[in-house]
Amino acid sequence: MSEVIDGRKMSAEVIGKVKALTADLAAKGGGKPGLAVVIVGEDPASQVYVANKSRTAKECGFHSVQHTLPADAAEADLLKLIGELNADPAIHGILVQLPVPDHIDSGKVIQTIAPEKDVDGFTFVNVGKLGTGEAETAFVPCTPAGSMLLIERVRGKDLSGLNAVVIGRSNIVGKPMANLLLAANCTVTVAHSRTKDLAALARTADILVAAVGRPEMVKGDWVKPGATVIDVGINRIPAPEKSEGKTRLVGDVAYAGAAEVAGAITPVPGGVGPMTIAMLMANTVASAYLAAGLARPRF
Ligand SMILES: Nc1nc2c(c(=O)[nH]1)N[C@@H](CN(C=O)c1ccc(C(=O)N[C@@H](CCC(=O)O)C(=O)O)cc1)CN2
Ligand SMILES: [Mg+2]
Repeated sequence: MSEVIDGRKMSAEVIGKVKALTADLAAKGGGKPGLAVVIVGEDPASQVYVANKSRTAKECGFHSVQHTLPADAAEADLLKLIGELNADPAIHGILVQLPVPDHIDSGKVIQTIAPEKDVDGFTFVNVGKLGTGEAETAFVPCTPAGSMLLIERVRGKDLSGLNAVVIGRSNIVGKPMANLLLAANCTVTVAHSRTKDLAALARTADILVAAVGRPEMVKGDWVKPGATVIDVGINRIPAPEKSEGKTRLVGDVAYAGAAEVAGAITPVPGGVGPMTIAMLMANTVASAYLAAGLARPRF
């Protein structure tokens, strides 16, 4: 059986380091890191994530503010709020929880965030830095950044020459994940819904990242023996075995079968998910260090 990669433990370690850095920053006269979390509407999953982010920010010793806009808020009001947060010196990180309601242009909203406060790493400046080998000076999106820490924990920092297959090409996970693995000198293939013979391709992967949003799509016989499997999927599926109407959380990987073959694998829940919030805190404290003219802390 494979090693279970404990994302809760690793995220607690990252958060511990963020707390220490926050205390150090105050001692150096740099004040508190400030994080503004913006949510539009009442999507229940988004409400949970946003509450977790605000709570974790407070636990880290940050100045933490949450802005909740109604589902029918005008796009112009959201853009105005972002403009105010961009100009607020007490705020070092701004994030707009995704998805936003359909009448709002998420691309326009994201590109309104000042790149130096874009702790989600979604603005053109940060995406461009990552894509041109400048990841060191970029804010890297939290889920792929956290996935890289988990991969390094298992395989060490030298990933040079390993075959990596990323299933999924989203802007939030698949593409930045591929760029990070490329920057680490992996041979990277990005697969997606049009990829032919995905199972055979997946079997070439020393590092297999599943980020497609399709419950349990990656089967045990898609996994190369000894591979590191990173499951980014969070899918809620019916669980009639529990009782009528109940649901359970599964990843994009059929866990039991994959765990028999993999060298190491992330569970769902408790794998990549908790790292997303930890890396948001890491990016925010880094932003506050940069704003204070101090060297950027590394994770
Ligand atoms: N602005 C952003 N929006 C969204 C992002 C993001 O990084 N920035 N990512 C996702 C949602 N997300 C954070 O926002 C997120 C998803 C999941 C988890 C997590 O801890 N998952 C748990 C299980 C949670 C559950 O029980 O439902 C786990 O995997 O253990 C954290 C953050 C989309 N939007
Ligand atoms: Mg997407």
